[in-house]
Amino acid sequence: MSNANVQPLTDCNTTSSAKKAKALYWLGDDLRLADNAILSDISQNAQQLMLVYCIEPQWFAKAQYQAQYLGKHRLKFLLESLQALDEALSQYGQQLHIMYGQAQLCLPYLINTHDITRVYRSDHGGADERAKWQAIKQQCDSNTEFTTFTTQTLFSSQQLPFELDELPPSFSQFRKLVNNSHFEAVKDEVTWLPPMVALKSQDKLIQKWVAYPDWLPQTHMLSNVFSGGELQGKLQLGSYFASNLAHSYKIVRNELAGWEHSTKFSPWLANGCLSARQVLSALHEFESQHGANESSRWIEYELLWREYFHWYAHKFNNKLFWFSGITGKKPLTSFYAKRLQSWKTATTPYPLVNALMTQLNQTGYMSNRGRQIVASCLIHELQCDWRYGAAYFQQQLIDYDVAINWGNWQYLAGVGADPRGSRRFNLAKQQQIYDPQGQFIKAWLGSVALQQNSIKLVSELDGVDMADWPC
Ligand SMILES: Cc1cc2nc3c(=O)[nH]c(=O)nc-3n(C[C@H](O)[C@H](O)[C@H](O)COP(=O)(O)OP(=O)(O)OC[C@H]3O[C@@H](n4cnc5c(N)ncnc54)[C@H](O)[C@@H]3O)c2cc1C
Repeated sequence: MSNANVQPLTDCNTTSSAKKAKALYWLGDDLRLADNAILSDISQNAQQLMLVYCIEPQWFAKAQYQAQYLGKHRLKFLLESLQALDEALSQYGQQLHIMYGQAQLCLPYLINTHDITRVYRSDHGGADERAKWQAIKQQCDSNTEFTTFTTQTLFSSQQLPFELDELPPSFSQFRKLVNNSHFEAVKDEVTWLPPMVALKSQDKLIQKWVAYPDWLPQTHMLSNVFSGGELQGKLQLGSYFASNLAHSYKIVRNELAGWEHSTKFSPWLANGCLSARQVLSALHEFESQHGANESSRWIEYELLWREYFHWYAHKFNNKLFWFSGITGKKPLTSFYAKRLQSWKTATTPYPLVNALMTQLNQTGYMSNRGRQIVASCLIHELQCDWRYGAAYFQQQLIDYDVAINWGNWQYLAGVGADPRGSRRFNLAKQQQIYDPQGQFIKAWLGSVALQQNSIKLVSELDGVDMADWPC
């Protein structure tokens, strides 16, 4: 894959009018100024601008599959990212308005009372996000233009070398097809943004930046190595490629612990503090200076997995959340409250799984291999419906991305894009390979737990009789 200087993205669902717009930009997973096609368009085609982000109360309520949409780690990273964007916008005389309410209720009010003529939004693969966009459109004046741009993926839908309906059923076919495709060059940060749309006195909801409303869970006590925001994302991007780590990525990427064993770009990518194109361009720059090898190429390979799952979500829409996934075959699993609870609370009979879940619960992050191990455990050892696991990840992961998360869970449950059917990991073998000395377990569960658990380990990993397991 290579990048090319092509025309601005054409993934816009409207034609732009000659008259400059009074614009509202509803932000989502695109919390950055650089490489942002929407801001580039706004700087050319709008005369006034209102930037809005909606924090929705139902994100904090218990939702489907016994999890809430947004847990404390995600919230911390999100608030940091929003605050960083607000600060960066102040240099342009702009402000990010945070609304606490449902987007489909707040935004039509703002659009209609402020005579907004054009509404911008990043094109999103999530079914809920798309439904909200439609609901907002329906409540607004028919003269208001609704414009979407691709900001999250490497390609726009028009740049894909096939129609979305023809997205290949497996990643390897997808990769072959896009291998020689060009992705658009990274856009510079805009140099100018239009002035703010003046607020009206009745805009109670948005009159001031409410940094921390009482009803939000307290997150400031959390210690977390990841800090949200575009600047922090750029720092991580810069520091990763300033080192030689990319040349050994493939060898160490499956390690369970260690900051340097993978890129750690995912939380910034998921919140849009970094774009996938920025990452790929930085990788290509690194390769042009220091040479490419199998490891550095593997980072591109993983970014293509990300790309694949994004278009997969676009294509399959609600099927992303179906028990039978995209295959129509129902797995032989069910809902077992106590098993699920033991998995979430890190009290299964499997010490490695418990250590990994403790890591997730305490930090909001887990390595890719760790995610595969705990997902396989929930599905194949505890025989639980995979959607409960996906929903718990949704709550916990600071890099939660609807397409990647649900796509990976489907894959492991055997109802997704895996031509080989489901993937069951032998937990004892995984522990032998990735934690032979028990150091990871010790780090997260303590040495006493390691000794106690390792006594249980041998017998229980050899064959837990699930009939004896409390349900
Ligand atoms: C069950 C399960 C759920 C997951 N949920 C998410 C999620 O919600 N959000 C998320 O970003 N990743 C998810 N992943 C993918 C992967 O685990 C993380 O992207 C990765 O661990 C993040 O760390 P990193 O940035 O250091 O990754 P690196 O190994 O450095 O990879 C670089 C980038 O490639 C992409 N990538 C890596 N692995 C995958 C993968 N398996 N599928 C798609 N893209 C990938 C990510 O954007 C990542 O940042 C999930 C994996 C599994 C098995």
